[in-house]
Amino acid sequence: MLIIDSPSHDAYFNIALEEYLLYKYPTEDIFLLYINAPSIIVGKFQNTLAEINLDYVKDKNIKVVRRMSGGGTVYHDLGNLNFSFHTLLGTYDFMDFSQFTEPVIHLLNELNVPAKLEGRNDLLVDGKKFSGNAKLARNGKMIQHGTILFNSEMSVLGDALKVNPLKFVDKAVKSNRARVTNLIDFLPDDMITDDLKELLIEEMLETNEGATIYQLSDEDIKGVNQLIEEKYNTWDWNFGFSPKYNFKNAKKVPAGFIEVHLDVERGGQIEKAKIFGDFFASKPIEEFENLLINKNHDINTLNKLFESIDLTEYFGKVTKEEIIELFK
Ligand SMILES: Nc1ncnc2c1ncn2[C@@H]1O[C@H](COP(=O)(O)OC(=O)CCCC[C@@H]2CCSS2)[C@@H](O)[C@H]1O
Repeated sequence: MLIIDSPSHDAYFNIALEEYLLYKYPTEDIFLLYINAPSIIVGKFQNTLAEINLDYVKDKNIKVVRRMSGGGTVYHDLGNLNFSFHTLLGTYDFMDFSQFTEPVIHLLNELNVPAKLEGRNDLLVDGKKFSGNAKLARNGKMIQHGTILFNSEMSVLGDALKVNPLKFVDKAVKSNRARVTNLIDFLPDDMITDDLKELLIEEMLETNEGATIYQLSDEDIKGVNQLIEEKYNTWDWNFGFSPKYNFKNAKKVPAGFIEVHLDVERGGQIEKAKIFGDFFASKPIEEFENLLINKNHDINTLNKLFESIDLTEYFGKVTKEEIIELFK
């Protein structure tokens, strides 16, 4: 078993690293640990826009990254430790999570934290969740990975994941909102996230014969960076990959009332747009609706489009800012 302590706090890097390792080391068992700077990690089959508070996330520079495993959306920051087991597919039961949550539970129990696995894939203490876990199978391997909320900013976690469910209609996987807690509330005050990481590494070295620490090589880092460029730092993967959805938003503005309906295809392109309202303008709104077709449902893309046309012809006194808000 190779034990890898990621040298990076970049969520793009660490999520890409998981995929990179699958192909680079197809026959090795790996135990990977990483801590990400503020980021939101979305499940593979989710609608990113429906899961996040876009304005808040942009404002706080929180990275949004889609991962390869299924399940819901979680928040990471420097107070959250992630652990990831990579094994050969078929060695363990894919539906059973306990095998790979056991080392974490064991360690915490030793530290007098009454942590346990509840339901299928959550770790709880005192009835509150501190760890979410997910799996994936690919290239003959299986990954099971999980979070550990050690000392995260709970208010940011709450605000970043806040969404308006009325805006989106889709068949995407929904997150299971849970009551969450930090482990630090159950551990000595002077402990830090890195201490927990070191303890886990020690435990893995002790319980897995032949386990060795592996430092990523320059070649590994180059490979991961390439994957970031091709996939993990792209709008197409992090947002566009979402299943198709219908989007609806309405707003009262000083110049009237406006309602926007969009049909968005898998891939993120607007397939159909309908705008209703009681605002006054000189050009037919259908012309504006047509301009939206095949554009990405992405605020940057739409901003550029709106800057390139005379919006007053379609919307009279409604401002560009008010219109942009309708598409969020
Ligand atoms: N960091 C973290 N840890 C535990 N629980 C969290 C966290 N962030 C948010 N949540 C809570 O879990 C639900 C979502 O639960 P849900 O069950 O829908 O999703 C998950 O748990 C997915 C876990 C993915 C783990 C991967 C491991 C490495 S990269 S990400 C969310 O609405 C919050 O209430």
